[in-house]
Amino acid sequence: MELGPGDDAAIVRAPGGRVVATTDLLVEGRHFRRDWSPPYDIGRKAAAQNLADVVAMGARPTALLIGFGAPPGTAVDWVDALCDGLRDECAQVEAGVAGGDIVRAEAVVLAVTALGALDGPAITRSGARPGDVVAVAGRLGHAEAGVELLSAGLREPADLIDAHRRPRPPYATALRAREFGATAMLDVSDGLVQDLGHIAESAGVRIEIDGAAVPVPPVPDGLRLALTGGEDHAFAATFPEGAELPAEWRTIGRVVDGPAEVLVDGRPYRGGGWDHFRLP
Ligand SMILES: Nc1ncnc2c1ncn2[C@@H]1O[C@H](COP(=O)(O)OP(=O)(O)O)[C@@H](O)[C@H]1O
Ligand SMILES: Cc1ncc(C[n+]2csc(CCOP(=O)(O)OP(=O)(O)O)c2C)c(N)n1
Ligand SMILES: [Mg+2]
Ligand SMILES: [Mg+2]
Ligand SMILES: [Mg+2]
Repeated sequence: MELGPGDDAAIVRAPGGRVVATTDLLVEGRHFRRDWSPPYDIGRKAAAQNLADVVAMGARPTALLIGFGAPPGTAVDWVDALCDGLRDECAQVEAGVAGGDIVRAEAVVLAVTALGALDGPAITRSGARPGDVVAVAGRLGHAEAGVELLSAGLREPADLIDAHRRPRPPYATALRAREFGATAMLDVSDGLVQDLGHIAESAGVRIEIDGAAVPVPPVPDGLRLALTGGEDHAFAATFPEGAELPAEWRTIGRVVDGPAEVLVDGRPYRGGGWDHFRLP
């Protein structure tokens, strides 16, 4: 960062003159609950959700800008812990909080903008080609399992509850994807099948997933959660056939010619995935 918080705007260095920019909004009751998550974890999650989108472009995150709204009476300690979480998540990728804005609001809201630097071609959703393999790095379905447990009034198993509270996107290995020839990449926020659908649509390809190859959370309904659960911010990418994959990646399927759709074990997978405007 050339100039951090304190002036009218931050100045972010950009090799090659390109800055990657993305924004994701988090709303209390929708993305987190203050009785489910401590403020530190809400900060970690708000940063992670946005940093993952930068990394999924093949870019190195540099800075976050935070629009913050909170009800009157919100404790200063609560906000301090949230800021600690934002800062610590940024530290995972050597990024920093460059500035923000704070207003009174009916509920806690965090409008986060993440910036990143590209030192080569971006890895977009449209690059997948027939013959590529589909691979994932990171957890799938864990955060959703955590939400289901919390919704049922449970607080265990702790690792699943924590997965909802604090996603752990595998930034480092995703940042190596381009080196290994990745043709497309995204972070899984809304569910694996739904998000791979964005690659299928954007590249005009069909994606075939082998259900048995998909890593699942340790719950009875693991495959459903892995296919439809969002918010672990795993990375899904396509790589040329036969390419060696970076550490932690595993192959779960392939890209073929055909209509833009995602098949699981040979059948279109219907339903599931997060939709903000689905009626109850
Ligand atoms: N309200 C909006 N206005 C303009 N573009 C949007 C809006 N919402 C989403 N997009 C764009 O659509 C794409 C997908 O966004 P989104 O569904 O939030 O997925 P993700 O955060 O997982 O990448 C992004 O390129 C985003 O910039
Ligand atoms: C209280 C609560 N209920 C439900 C969820 C589950 N949930 C909320 S938003 C979401 C999808 C991801 O959020 P979104 O804003 O769509 O992120 P984006 O796809 O833009 O990265 C999920 C799975 C949650 N995190 N918290
Ligand atoms: Mg988004
Ligand atoms: Mg996102
Ligand atoms: Mg979404």
